[in-house]
Amino acid sequence: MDFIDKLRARWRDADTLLCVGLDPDPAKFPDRFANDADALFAFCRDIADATAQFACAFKPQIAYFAAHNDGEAALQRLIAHLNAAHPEVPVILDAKRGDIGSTAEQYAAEAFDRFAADAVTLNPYMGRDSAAPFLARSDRGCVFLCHTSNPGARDFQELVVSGGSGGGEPLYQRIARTIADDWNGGGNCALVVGATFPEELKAIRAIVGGMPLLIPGVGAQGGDVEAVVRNGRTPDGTGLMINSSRGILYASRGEDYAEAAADAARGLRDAINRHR
Ligand SMILES: O=C(O)c1cc(=O)[nH]c(=O)n1[C@@H]1O[C@H](COP(=O)(O)O)[C@@H](O)[C@H]1O
Repeated sequence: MDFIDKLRARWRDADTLLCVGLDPDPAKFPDRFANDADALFAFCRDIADATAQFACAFKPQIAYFAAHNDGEAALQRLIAHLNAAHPEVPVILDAKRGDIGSTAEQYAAEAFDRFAADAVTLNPYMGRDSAAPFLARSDRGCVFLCHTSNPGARDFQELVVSGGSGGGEPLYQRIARTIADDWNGGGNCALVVGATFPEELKAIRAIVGGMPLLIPGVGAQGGDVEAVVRNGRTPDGTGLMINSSRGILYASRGEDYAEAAADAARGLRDAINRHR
């Protein structure tokens, strides 16, 4: 099943818009992992197994693995575990790739063949040819940065460029329009929109129709769940993958870390659903 179909089936069957972010930081791990050489894998596996029932997607962030010797091998084993144990939950590799076409071919092979992810996050800054190797894999998802969650998102993404109905529009809206109207011929695109920018989320939803949106920035970054759901949902009450990483992963450092993560995931799933 392709990424978008898998995501839609998961929204429907599990009644959840929650994306569980897997950003393992050994400095924050529960004490029991102190001397565990396989801690990156084991911690994420335990969290994923405890939270899968509440998840519409998992999102491992590659930097948290690649920063460590043997970390990429741990990531590869983790995604293999997710695909085997929770095949109904799509995996988005958060790698924010983007480069000239020949290099992008290698990045596409990395995400989809080596790591076997269902989707990957991409930076659209280098333009259509940099995205082409990913777009061509129509069974896999291309999740493009549109308006990010960080304060510096304003530096470039809100600059007004020529175009739009009023003769000018912010760059993030141009990105949304270009991807919806042009790059999404294979029907495999989605966008990243930060939870910390709910008004911009509303504008993006109006431009892209039913396209799925990945929404990081609730929890640790302070985004408001109600505003996100109100401004970002589609008419059928779906359309969103609302990510939380630290708020779920580090709910407890004690022996109850997996249960605490499950409670945090259930709580956020329920909070999201209250506003759908
Ligand atoms: O692409 C992303 O996932 C992403 C885009 C963005 O604009 N902001 C953002 O925080 N992220 C990622 O989303 C996760 C947010 O983590 P928490 O703030 O701990 O929930 C991290 O993995 C970030 O790298």
